[in-house]
Amino acid sequence: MDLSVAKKLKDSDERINISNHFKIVAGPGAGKTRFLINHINHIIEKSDKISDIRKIACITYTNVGVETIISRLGKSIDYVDVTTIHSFLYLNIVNPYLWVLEDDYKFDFINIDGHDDIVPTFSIMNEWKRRTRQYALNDNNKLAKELSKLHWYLDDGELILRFKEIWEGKVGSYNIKKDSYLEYKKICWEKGLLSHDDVLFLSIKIIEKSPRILEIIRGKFPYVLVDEFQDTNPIQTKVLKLIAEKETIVGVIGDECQSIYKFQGADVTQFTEFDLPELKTYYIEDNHRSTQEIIGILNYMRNDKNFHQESPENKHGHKPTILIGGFIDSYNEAIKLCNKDELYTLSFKNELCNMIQYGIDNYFSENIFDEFIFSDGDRGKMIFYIIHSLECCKQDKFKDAIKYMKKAYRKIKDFDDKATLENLKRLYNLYSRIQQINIKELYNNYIFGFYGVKAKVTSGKANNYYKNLTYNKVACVITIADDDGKFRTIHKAKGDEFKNVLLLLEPKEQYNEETELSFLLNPDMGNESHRVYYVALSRTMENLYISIPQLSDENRRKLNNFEIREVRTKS
Ligand SMILES: Nc1ncnc2c1ncn2[C@@H]1O[C@H](COP(=O)(O)OP(=O)(O)OP(=O)(O)O)[C@@H](O)[C@H]1O
Repeated sequence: MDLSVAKKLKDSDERINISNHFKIVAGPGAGKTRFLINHINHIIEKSDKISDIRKIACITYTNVGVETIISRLGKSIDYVDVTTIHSFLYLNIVNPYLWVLEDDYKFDFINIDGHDDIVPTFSIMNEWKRRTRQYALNDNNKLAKELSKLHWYLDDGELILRFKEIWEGKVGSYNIKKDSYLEYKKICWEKGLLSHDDVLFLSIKIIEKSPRILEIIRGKFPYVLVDEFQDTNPIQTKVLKLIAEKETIVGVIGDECQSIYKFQGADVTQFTEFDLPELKTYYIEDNHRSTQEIIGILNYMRNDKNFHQESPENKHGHKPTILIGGFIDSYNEAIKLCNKDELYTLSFKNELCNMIQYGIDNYFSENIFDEFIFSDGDRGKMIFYIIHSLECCKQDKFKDAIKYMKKAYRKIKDFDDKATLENLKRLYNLYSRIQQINIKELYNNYIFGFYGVKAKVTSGKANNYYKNLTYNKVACVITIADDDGKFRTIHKAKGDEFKNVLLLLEPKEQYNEETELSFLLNPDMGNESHRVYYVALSRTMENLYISIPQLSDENRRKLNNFEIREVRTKS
């Protein structure tokens, strides 16, 4: 990004004028979140526009980010609404004003309750096939998989539906008529189901239909501040710019090299090119989080002569360490090296860090989610959601545990709130036993026969599949929303910081060292996966370990910024 017109801030504690739109550009650990908290306090102190009913909207990208900001705000929280962008739009536009679209679409107003991932049910698909006359698409499992990839996209100012694969350059496997996409959405809305990005679409539609709603939002929020803005998508920017047209002051904060949500439609140019009348751009250099040794790697990856971080406190520590060997051996070695201090294990994929957590050392690439959700009908979904519920319970995420238990039994008559809690308690009490058995035993012994659940697993494909699949293997592929544990995907570690970090590279059957290590051998910040690794490394305060399966002598010579240790006990 061209910073020639930007003003440099001494550090994250410097104050800026509260009456201009602004953009803050800074690298990892520079103090963007600290700046945000300071700026909020500064506004509360100085602005006469803030009161109990006129608050600062503070928007960030993830629920974990929301929690971090709330915990750092202290008493100031009384004057701030901290939300994700989807919650902000749902709470302030969709929930109160959806009726504005009553003449355009049908909604089940009574049953709409927030927004969620939607897996199309058979009844939705059958209705959709009937309405759009696409009876030839008779593989419901395949169709469900396809339809769940439909997303809203802003194309030349127009909101359109597209398949995510097409976005990413791939083509979907089913030939679904283009003019039938919207009908699928309409059926979901009639059943009270809104997806996350429906919230974006409906917000724009509501504002277009009734622009006065913008006045109400501006009245409620004289200031809107957005953290992690590099992960915003064009629809979100459009709403923000509409709000900023009058009265409300908008501030955005971000780092283009930490843009890692392209697969969800994020577009880094929304940040780099973001502009508003008289917007002032500032940048903060330096990195207060990491040691000089880690900052060295980050500077090398960024490879930008105009961007060079230092540790103002001149923090020093060990060289980052590359551990060569199996990832369980590497994990044990890393635990030893950081003297049993808390170690955070990060990986690209959920399964990988969970494998250590659940003690599974054989990498598997089966698509368990697809097998359950799309191949064993209602029974598969029930088992999968029950396991999801138990895993949420294990992480003290009770609200989600209840949500998934309800989802699991949604087709069972009279399975009410009391039954949900009772069943959760019953199964969770058996957790240590359940964890050691296969899915067939789990279903036949603890699910079948309770609350009128039928269809025992006895023969056929499901019998073989479930007999050979352990509970733990399924638990490995469960993605816990807002995971804040010690085994996380890199995406869920964003914005956070840890003293000790172990990064796991994905073990592949055909491991290609040049490709897998290219983020260290030939870093390129234009490449999304390199940016994801950049985010991972930059979470580290002191000790960084990277686990890789093997290393050639040639690459060993190239990685001279690292201490390299062999951890495999060779047989
Ligand atoms: N001016 C400062 N003086 C001392 N410590 C600071 C300063 N600014 C930030 N820090 C500390 O540095 C660490 C990183 O700050 P913060 O999380 O605000 O950075 P960030 O820019 O939001 O990082 P990232 O984008 O990598 O998530 C925190 O521990 C914070 O307390």
